[in-house]
Amino acid sequence: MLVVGLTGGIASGKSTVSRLLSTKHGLPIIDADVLARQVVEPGTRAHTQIVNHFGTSVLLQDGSQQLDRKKLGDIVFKDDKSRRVLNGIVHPAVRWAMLTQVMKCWLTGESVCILDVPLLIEAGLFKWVGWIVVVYCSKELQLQRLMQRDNCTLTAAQDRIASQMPIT
Ligand SMILES: CC(C)(COP(=O)(O)OP(=O)(O)OC[C@H]1O[C@@H](n2cnc3c(N)ncnc32)[C@H](O)[C@@H]1O)[C@@H](O)C(=O)NCCC(=O)NCCS
Ligand SMILES: Nc1ncnc2c1ncn2[C@@H]1O[C@H](COP(=O)(O)OP(=O)(O)OP(=O)(O)O)[C@@H](O)[C@H]1O
Repeated sequence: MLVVGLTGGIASGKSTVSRLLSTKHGLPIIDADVLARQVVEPGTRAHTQIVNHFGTSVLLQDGSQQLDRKKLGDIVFKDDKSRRVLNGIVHPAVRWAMLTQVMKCWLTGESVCILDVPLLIEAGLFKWVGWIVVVYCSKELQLQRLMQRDNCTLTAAQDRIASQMPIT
């Protein structure tokens, strides 16, 4: 089975490309952002570790125990040290979940599977894949897409972009 890593900067268009690969070509997509949400659901080990480190103020105040992603994002995209701590908690759990999904594709006889991973290079997951496809757009377009999609300020968008490896 050929494992293809699909990567690129935030809001450059990865999910749009993977949607096309899924709907037009029927390829199985393993989406790291989706897995990264599942592994921090209340009751998981990663959820407990996040609350132990960042405190209960990063939980929604509605009693659901779900993470307040906006609040956690505001902390970690401004501060490298906090982001490294969060990555150290979430990434190992995502890797296991991803491995399970890859095994499922293999067991069901797929010939290709796509790993949609924003941090494919930073997190070392490029070692798992046979091919790497990079989705790229200009810096100006990336900023514009990010602010529009996430309805965020220029500073917040710049912080997120700066937290990732530069594309060139
Ligand atoms: C900080 C969190 C709670 C913010 O959640 P939010 O819903 O606002 O963003 P979401 O998870 O949808 O991510 C949107 C995009 O942000 C970028 N991004 C997310 N986490 C990171 C990170 N640790 N470093 C750099 N970029 C990141 C990616 O391009 C991603 O596609 C969340 O991003 C998170 O838990 N990040 C750590 C896990 C991670 O690295 N996820 C990326 C894929 S493994
Ligand atoms: N070719 C395109 N033309 C116009 N808009 C696009 C194009 N590709 C993506 N977009 C828009 O840009 C925004 C970001 O795209 P998308 O969500 O696919 O990025 P991403 O790389 O998956 O981001 P993330 O790293 O956050 O997961 C979306 O609102 C999407 O609709």
